[in-house]
Order: sequence, then C-alpha cells, then structure tokens
Amino acid sequence: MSTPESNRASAGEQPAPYGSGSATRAGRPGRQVRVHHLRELKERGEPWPMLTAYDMYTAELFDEAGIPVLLVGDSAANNVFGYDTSLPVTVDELLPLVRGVTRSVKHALVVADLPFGSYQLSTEQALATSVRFMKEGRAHAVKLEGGRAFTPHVQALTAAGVPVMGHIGFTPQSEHNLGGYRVQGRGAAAEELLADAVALQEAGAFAVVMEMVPAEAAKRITHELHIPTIGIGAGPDCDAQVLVWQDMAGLRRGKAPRFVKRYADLAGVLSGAATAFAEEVRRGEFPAPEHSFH
Ligand SMILES: Nc1nc(=O)c2c([nH]1)NC[C@@H]1CN(c3ccc(C(=O)N[C@@H](CCC(=O)O)C(=O)O)cc3)CN21
Ligand SMILES: CC(C)C(=O)C(=O)O
Ligand SMILES: [Mg+2]
Repeated sequence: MSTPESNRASAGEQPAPYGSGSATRAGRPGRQVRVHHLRELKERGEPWPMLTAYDMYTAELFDEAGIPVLLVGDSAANNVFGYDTSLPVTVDELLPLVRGVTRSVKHALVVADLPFGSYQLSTEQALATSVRFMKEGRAHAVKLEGGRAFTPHVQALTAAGVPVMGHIGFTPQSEHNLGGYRVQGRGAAAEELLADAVALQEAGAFAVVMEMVPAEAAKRITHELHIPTIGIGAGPDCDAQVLVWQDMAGLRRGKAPRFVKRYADLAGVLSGAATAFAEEVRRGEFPAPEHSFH
C-alpha cells in the first residue's frame, strides 16, 4: 500500500509543515508542530484537539493520531500519583513524565504545566522552573495558571525564549480561593475574564486555556484574541478543545465533570484483561506451550 505520506518519505523530500497539504488532511503533521501553525489553524477556522499525556505509550499513540499539542498536566497529581487535588505535585515529580513524553513524540508540541508553587513567587522563579522543564524535560513550551496578575511572568518567560500557554477561568491551583470546582466568568465577571485573556496575549502568550467558562463568554474572547483559545468546559466556539486523556478514554471511573465525553471504555477493557489473566493463571492455563521455552 502506498500513501502520499510514504511516497514523499521514499522520495526523500521534506514533508509539508503542519497546517498545509495532504499531511494536514490526513490529520497527521508532517514535522514538528510550531506555535505559528496553531495560529494558522485559528486563521483558517480549523478547530484542533489537545490531550494530556504523562508517559511513552500514550504520547506515541496520540502523536500518531494527529494530536498536535500534548500537555503534561499538573493533573498528573490526580491521574498518575493518586493525590486528591493538583496542589501537592512537584516539579521533581513532573519532570520525568515530561522527559518520557518528549522522547516519545515525532510531531506534537509538548507543553509542561508548571505546578503550584513553582512559578508564583517571582518572575525569576517562573524562569528557573521553566528552564528546568525545557533543559531537563525537553519541553517545547510551558503553561501557567492566572490572568493579569501573571503578565510579568509571561513577559519574562517570552523574552527568555520560553513559549507560554495561559490558563484562565477555573484554575484548579486556586481551588481554595475560588471556592471549589465552579464555573467562572458568569455575568459581569465575563469582562474580567476578557481583560485577563487580552493581558496574557499582550504579554506574549501563544495560546490560552479557558476552563469552565460559559460558552458565550468563551466565544467572545475567542473572537477578540488573535492567539488560539483552548476550551475545557468552555463551549464549541474555542479554537481548540482539551481533555484529560483518562477522562476522554474512559479509564477514570466515577462521576466525570459535565465537560467530559468518553470515547472508549478503557477501564472495562483493562479490567477485563486483568481478570482474564488472573483466571488463566489460577486455572493453570497460562502459560501454554507456545509461551514457554523448550
Ligand atoms: N481527570 C481529571 N480531569 C480533569 O478535567 C481535571 C483533573 N483530572 N485534574 C485537574 C483539574 C480539576 N478539574 C476539575 C475537576 C472537577 C470538576 C467538577 O467536579 N466539575 C463538576 C461541577 C461543576 C460545578 O459545580 O459547576 C461538573 O459537573 O462539571 C471540574 C474540573 C479539571 N482538571
Ligand atoms: C485540564 C488541563 C488544561 C490541565 O491544566 C491539566 O491537565 O493539568
Ligand atoms: Mg493543569
């Protein structure tokens, strides 16, 4: 079977950049995704997907599935390390996950989420932490939570060569300040949210996540900004959509937030596999002769 993709590869030509040509139509970026490709997608009105990833196999699979941006979220706190919130996770815990993901992708832009306490103290702290994620973790960009109060941090990082993704609306690291998991930017607060988004853009952010924001407010902010907006519980009019991968694939059980759609039942598949393995071992059926060395 010969595809345009393999023809190009065998001819030894440079594949088309993400955002143009047959590679895009196939949903597969031809080479490294760059922040300007995301801006081009916004200009063309083409929505794009983002997922979290915390390890090699998921990073490889999502990269091959044509997900242009992977986020090593501080949500690893809940979804890898078993904490009840994202607050306790540390840079030292997240760094090896970032390394695993960046080693495993061929195309995706990998964003490292700065965890609570690793950037809020000063612009210097934000830069020191980001340099670790880029130097040791080989991340391509970082993400931090906060609006106008964090424009000095975004400016300092951008000036130092670190692409920054903002995150406004419901910001889980501020859970105790926001009074729990609640929608942000209803009514008059929509103006505050817009001011935060514009300030992040002016400070140099290349994109901004909006979490649990009313769809109308998110739509307006998306139209006002020239950088891409990435929604999670922010309606259909954002430039991109992000989900935590264990939510998207149905690995996490229990009641999911309203914004989650499950595209698979990985919990069912894995638990079925583990149960079948356990039964075969207990019945003496595994290993069979073909699994043994003779
Ligand atoms: N697995 C997972 N998925 C996520 O989306 C996620 C994490 N972990 N960890 C970090 C943060 C925390 N997030 C959360 C967690 C819970 C709700 C939640 O319970 N939402 C409810 C209540 C909303 C309301 O009361 O207005 C919902 O039904 O959406 C929302 C976002 C989003 N992030
Ligand atoms: C939900 C996304 C945006 C996030 O910040 C995370 O996974 O940590
Ligand atoms: Mg996060």
